[in-house]
Amino acid sequence: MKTLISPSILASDFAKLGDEVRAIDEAGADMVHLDIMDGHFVPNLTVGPDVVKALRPYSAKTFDVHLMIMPNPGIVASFAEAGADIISVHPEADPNIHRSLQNIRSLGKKSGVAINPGTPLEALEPLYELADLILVMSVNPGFGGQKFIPASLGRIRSIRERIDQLGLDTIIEVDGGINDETAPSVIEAGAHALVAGTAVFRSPHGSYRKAIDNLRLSGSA
Ligand SMILES: O=C(CO)[C@H](O)[C@H](O)COP(=O)(O)O
Repeated sequence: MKTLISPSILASDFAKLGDEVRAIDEAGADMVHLDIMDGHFVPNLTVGPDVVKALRPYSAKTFDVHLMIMPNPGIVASFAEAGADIISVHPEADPNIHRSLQNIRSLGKKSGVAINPGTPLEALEPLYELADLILVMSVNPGFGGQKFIPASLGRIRSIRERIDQLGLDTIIEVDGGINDETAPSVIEAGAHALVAGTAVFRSPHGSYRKAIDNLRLSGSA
């Protein structure tokens, strides 16, 4: 299976978000990654469902929405209505995550569980059957441009083994510090999808297409 690339618009030019979403779509991105922060669960603020809705016409690709908020049912429904295709929630932020994942699926969307670098993998055990995607944070969430945490590789490997053992086809997506240097080992460890902000929008390769192609192919070298 080809590695899916989900550029995070957190690193894009916020003054022209629509154009940026269209540009990564035309450059071959598989998904558009939207980081939703409310200044509580993580120490940063970004955008809400109205902005997701406003961006929806700029790409027909999968809108991969990462909620770094406490996800009450109303707000999850707002993101679903706004055009999210995948909605990922954090067990660390949600005492009712089991219900939230069921809720996301009942809205006809793909459900994701996002886990922070310090969260024991046991937190995933009751959730595997309810998750279409597991988003492994390889930095502490809140900001782009951070350094990849090497211990993430062992975590990705363990999650991949567990998914294979359970016979599931859950997508493993990895987010944080992904670039040409880190992508190969992340893919080798078992990731199916890579989120990349800085490595796409501030790429040294000079074009979004080259940046995306490089990340995608880096695991097959
Ligand atoms: O979720 C995030 C931060 O919370 C971002 O998606 C992530 O950090 C991507 O940024 P970069 O590729 O620059 O590391």
